[in-house]
Amino acid sequence: MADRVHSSPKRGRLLTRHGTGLALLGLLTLALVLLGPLFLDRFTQNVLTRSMIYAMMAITVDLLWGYTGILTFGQSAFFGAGAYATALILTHVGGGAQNFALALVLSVILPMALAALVGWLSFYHKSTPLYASVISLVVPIVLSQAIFAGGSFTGSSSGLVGYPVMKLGAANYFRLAGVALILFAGLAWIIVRSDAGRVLIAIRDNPLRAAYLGIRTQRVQIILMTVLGGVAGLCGFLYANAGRIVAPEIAGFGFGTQMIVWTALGGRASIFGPALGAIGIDYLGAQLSGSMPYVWQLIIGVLFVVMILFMPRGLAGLLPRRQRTAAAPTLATLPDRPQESSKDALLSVTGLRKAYGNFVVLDGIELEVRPGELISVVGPNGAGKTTFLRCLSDGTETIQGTITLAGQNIAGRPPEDVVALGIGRKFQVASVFESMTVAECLRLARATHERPTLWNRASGIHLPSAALDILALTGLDKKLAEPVSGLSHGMRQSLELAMVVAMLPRLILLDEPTAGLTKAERTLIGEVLKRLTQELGYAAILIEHDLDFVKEISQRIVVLHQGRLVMDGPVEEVVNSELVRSIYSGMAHD
Ligand SMILES: Nc1ncnc2c1ncn2[C@@H]1O[C@H](COP(=O)(O)OP(=O)(O)OP(=O)(O)O)[C@@H](O)[C@H]1O
Repeated sequence: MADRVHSSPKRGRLLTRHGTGLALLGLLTLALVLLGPLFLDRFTQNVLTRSMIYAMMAITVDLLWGYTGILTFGQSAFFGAGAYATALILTHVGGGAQNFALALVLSVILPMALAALVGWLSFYHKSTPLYASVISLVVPIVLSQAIFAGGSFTGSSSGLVGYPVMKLGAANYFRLAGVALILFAGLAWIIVRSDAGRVLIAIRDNPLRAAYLGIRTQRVQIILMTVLGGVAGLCGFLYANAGRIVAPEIAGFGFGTQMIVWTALGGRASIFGPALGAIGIDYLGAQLSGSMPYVWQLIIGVLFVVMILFMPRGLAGLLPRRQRTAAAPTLATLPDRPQESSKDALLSVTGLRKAYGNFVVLDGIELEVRPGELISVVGPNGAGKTTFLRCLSDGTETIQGTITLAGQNIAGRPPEDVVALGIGRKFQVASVFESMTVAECLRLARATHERPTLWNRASGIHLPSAALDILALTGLDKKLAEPVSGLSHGMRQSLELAMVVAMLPRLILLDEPTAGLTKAERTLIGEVLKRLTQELGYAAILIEHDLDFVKEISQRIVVLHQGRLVMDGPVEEVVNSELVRSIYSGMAHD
């Protein structure tokens, strides 16, 4: 059993020694930004003002692509929308405090509305990352074409120039852009290190697992895109004022692609890398593009290819990786789910039929599972076992028949909603978060119960006793601070099971949880499953080929054969039946 700490886990402070060092660096940069105009000429001030605005844009791309895995070429559209909203108001309505305020508000709201629409189109249920990237290409193309087609209203290919701007002067625009960049970079740095930041990384690493932990991945992606659309619009407002000119190119996909290049060269998922990448490339470009315009673009292109091939972590990869020195988080016990009456069926499946085109995979399936029951599903390869679990855990699968959990029909509910009803699914191949530690994976499994905050990282993890037992029995409780990528196959299987149990599901679906495990590991998982069901009253459906293992732990066995449920009965009766002998002859696993 795990050494359980019954005290409540405390929230960790994000300002560690490393954080304090960065805060000092931030103060130093702030001093440079405030004093810079005293020793920089006007041309350099103007170029660096633009570079710093671009650096903020690169950070938005890093949050989307580097941290959340959304490869987007469309940030330029939101930047362009903000810049054009500003320039159009100031050109056609005029200057003055009121109009600057109106331009400011519109430059944020319009891109946010556009980004919400793009996010909604990109992340509907079952959309693919490729689809989202294609939409992000289309939107800037459409927007820049609309600007071209706008005639004298938008200035067409010449853009808008000479409109009244806020009279701050080059030095103060430089300071304003610098302060905004420092604040935004600092905020982004805090957020990506918080528990909410881990949710973004979880979506990047394994969106399917995240959804099956109950995390509403689409909603998170849409909100992130909307907020960062607003930030891009604000950058556009600053750009239109500081530069006194807007042109259609700033809303086009060419500019969107440039941001990807800055981010990749600077180093994805590092916040400061993309910011420095943007400043370095834009500043050097301004110095060199006059004398060698095409060669400069060529150099950047070649650098990009070389970096992607040989330095995927970008310039940030040149810095030594920081060792994880954080103390192992404390574990605290949560009460297990209260036992439910075993009188009524928890899961009811009636007349389930599933077909892919003309190929019928499941037909006429009827099944009831009560709390505390462990039901094993056996059958030869291709019988439809995994498909059956998929239908039970994803209400958006096209099926005929009805599946209800505690009286609630799951039809039309995506996995995260089915999780909320009380189903937890463990996949055949351990599905965890590769770039995280064991503790981070476990904490994510509790994300729907304990809302992750944007500012903090919790230093402890609340887990039910059954999950703590899995950790203690497998030794994972000694590896909480270790990265998942270094775990053995058996440990990964156990970690995923602990994550599923940590969600406190009513029904656990397990797809061959012992595949590839040693005999000792299998026995251990068997013990855990027996305790979960017989002692703690969880219901479970287990897919398994190993009949000896199944016999040890199940109350009932159902046999699937060619998509039909051909037997459902007590263990001994099914195992000794002629039918099972004939199905299993020659394919029994040890
Ligand atoms: N997305 C899909 N499109 C078409 N056919 C599919 C799809 N998914 C599964 N199938 C087919 O459905 C049948 C049942 O597959 P399933 O994976 O459910 O079987 P299984 O009993 O879990 O097999 P195994 O024991 O090998 O995991 C197989 O013939 C498979 O090829």
